[in-house]
Amino acid sequence: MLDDDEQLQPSDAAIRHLVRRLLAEPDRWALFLDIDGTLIDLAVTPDAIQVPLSLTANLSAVSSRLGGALALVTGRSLAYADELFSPARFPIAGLHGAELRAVDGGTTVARATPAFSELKHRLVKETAWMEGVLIEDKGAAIAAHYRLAPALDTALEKIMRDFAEKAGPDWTLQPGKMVFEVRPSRASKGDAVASFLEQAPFSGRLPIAVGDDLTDESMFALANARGGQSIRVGSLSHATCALARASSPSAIRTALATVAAGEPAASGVAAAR
Ligand SMILES: O=P(O)(O)OC[C@H]1O[C@H](O[C@H]2O[C@H](CO)[C@@H](O)[C@H](O)[C@H]2O)[C@H](O)[C@@H](O)[C@@H]1O
Ligand SMILES: [Mg+2]
Repeated sequence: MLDDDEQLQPSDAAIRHLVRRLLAEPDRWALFLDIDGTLIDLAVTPDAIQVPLSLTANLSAVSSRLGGALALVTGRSLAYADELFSPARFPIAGLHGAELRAVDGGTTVARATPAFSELKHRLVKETAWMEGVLIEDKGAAIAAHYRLAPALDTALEKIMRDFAEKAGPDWTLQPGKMVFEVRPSRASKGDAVASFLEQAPFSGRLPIAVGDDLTDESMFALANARGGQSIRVGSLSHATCALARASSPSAIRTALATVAAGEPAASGVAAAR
């Protein structure tokens, strides 16, 4: 386990601005946070991530400050993500929006069909020769990671495109950071944010979506369309519709710690919408 001691970078002006707005008008905003690459630093394998000691407590404090209007929106399975922040339990969307637990505890689940399960078995066999490729079975979704085998990206993409095609219209290919996933097609992260915004305490608030990857673009677009804010974390590997940038997950954690403590962020802030 690690703890955070990094400060905001000069390029994190938008984050300082956001912290001020959250502190000044906590009833106005709803916060939608991606996990990997946003709250937590990326690691070489899915299970090698480390949740900083203070993160769960700070998320809980920020949630309280916002009247509970904080949700996690992740590509992880809902159960795995819940475990990361246990014993806290936040409103959460998993599998890129296909799984959802609302504030009232109502849960939308996503299940693998027998045909999808059979395809997953076949994928494991088909990729067995690909040294370094890691298959992450998430039930109704599956991820093929090539972070440890970057030279295999093209071959793996072809296999995963083929998988998605065979899985049919209920599933779709979701590229990400050193990963190709096949996930349920019926809901995106943007759909999950829209669904949260229909319920108290999210309804009537302006959404702030924070994420780092292609899958987060749908929630950035939704937040922008609703007059909120969207923040892309880390270096830019693709075009984004996010309105603002943050340097790193560490900057996001620092911002959350500041809001949790109720202290104003450092001065010298540039306007960010
Ligand atoms: O939507 P997120 O919460 O950001 O989840 C997206 C995917 O994150 C995980 O994979 C990514 O993070 C791994 C750990 O840092 C890294 O090794 C991998 O290269 C990244 O792609 C997770 O394993 C996936 O299931 C999530 O969909
Ligand atoms: Mg992410």
